[in-house]
Amino acid sequence: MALTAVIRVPSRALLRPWARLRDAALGWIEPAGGGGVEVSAQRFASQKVLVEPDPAAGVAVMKFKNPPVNSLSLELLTELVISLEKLENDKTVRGVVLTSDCPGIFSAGLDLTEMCGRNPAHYAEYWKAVQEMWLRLYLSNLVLVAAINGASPAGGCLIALTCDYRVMADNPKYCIGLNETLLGIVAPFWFKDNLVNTIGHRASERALQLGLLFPPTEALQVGMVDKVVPKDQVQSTALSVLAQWMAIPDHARQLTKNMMRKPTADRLLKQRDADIQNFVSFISRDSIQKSLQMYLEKLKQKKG
Ligand SMILES: CC/C=C\CCC/C=C/C(=O)SCCNC(=O)CCNC(=O)[C@H](O)C(C)(C)COP(=O)(O)OP(=O)(O)OC[C@H]1O[C@@H](n2cnc3c(N)ncnc32)[C@H](O)[C@@H]1OP(=O)(O)O
Repeated sequence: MALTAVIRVPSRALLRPWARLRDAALGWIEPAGGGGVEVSAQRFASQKVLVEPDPAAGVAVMKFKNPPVNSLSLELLTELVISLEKLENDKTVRGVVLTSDCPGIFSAGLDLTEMCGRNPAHYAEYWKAVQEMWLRLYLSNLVLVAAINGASPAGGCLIALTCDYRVMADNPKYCIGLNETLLGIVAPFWFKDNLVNTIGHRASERALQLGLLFPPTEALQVGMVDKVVPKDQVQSTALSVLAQWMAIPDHARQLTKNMMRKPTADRLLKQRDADIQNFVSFISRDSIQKSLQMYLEKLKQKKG
């Protein structure tokens, strides 16, 4: 991967490259001149997120690669944020297509194993990473187009909802939606806000309460996706849409996007710590842990 972003990082953290890269990606870096050292991010090859830049076109394709189902593990979330930050800082890139490298699955959503049987400190770290992923994507200056080439429940749907435009493959087996209630959990207010901003209040209320997973044609009808095309045209269509959006002057489009989205993002930014505490206490409840365990068991039994 030809990404060569240079990140200034505190030298103490060189002892822990993984934590250092995460800190840099999440913005926990010393200011320039603060005694850090410059390290090429290229040294740390990404494994869960593949980035294919096309500098001539000013675009990149970002592919999630966390088989079998692209669950959003802490590792994937961290790599996603790092990759996005590198692209934001790359002057040759103005737009990104987000898609999956796993056949038939865009993303299975948050990684249930990160939310089951762990300790509160882990839940807090994980939730902070989920928040960070959403904030970075939702407020990105880049044009983001989701090429939804597979199932996209819950957190997978959330990623698609952060994009400026969504193209979905026409396979009726691929469903998209915020199905949290089916797991006995509740979509956080910022998931809900992102959905309401996309499909409106009434449709969101119904979709969220019932945990609806929409097949492509229904997702199109309700406005959850913008275009449905045959599977082999998803990426090319997403790239064409990207080109249309990139015909608009960046500064005007970016200011407009920010004007539309900042109030929603600010709601979370103002209460990030409280939101983490809320998640940790909710997910730590015995009843919620039991529900999640049962759901995971059901997924496993489905095979046998
Ligand atoms: C206060 C706020 C509190 C809480 C807010 C929390 C918000 C939560 C958001 C979420 O995103 S929760 C996750 C919701 N995701 C789902 O419900 C999807 C579950 N998965 C599926 O429906 C299917 O796996 C599928 C994505 C449709 C793919 O089906 P397929 O038949 O292709 O695969 P299979 O089901 O056999 O799964 C393979 C393998 O992967 C494991 N798996 C699946 N999903 C997840 C996941 N989200 N996290 C972790 N692991 C997952 C599954 O158990 C299988 O494992 P195995 O090979 O060991 O059996």
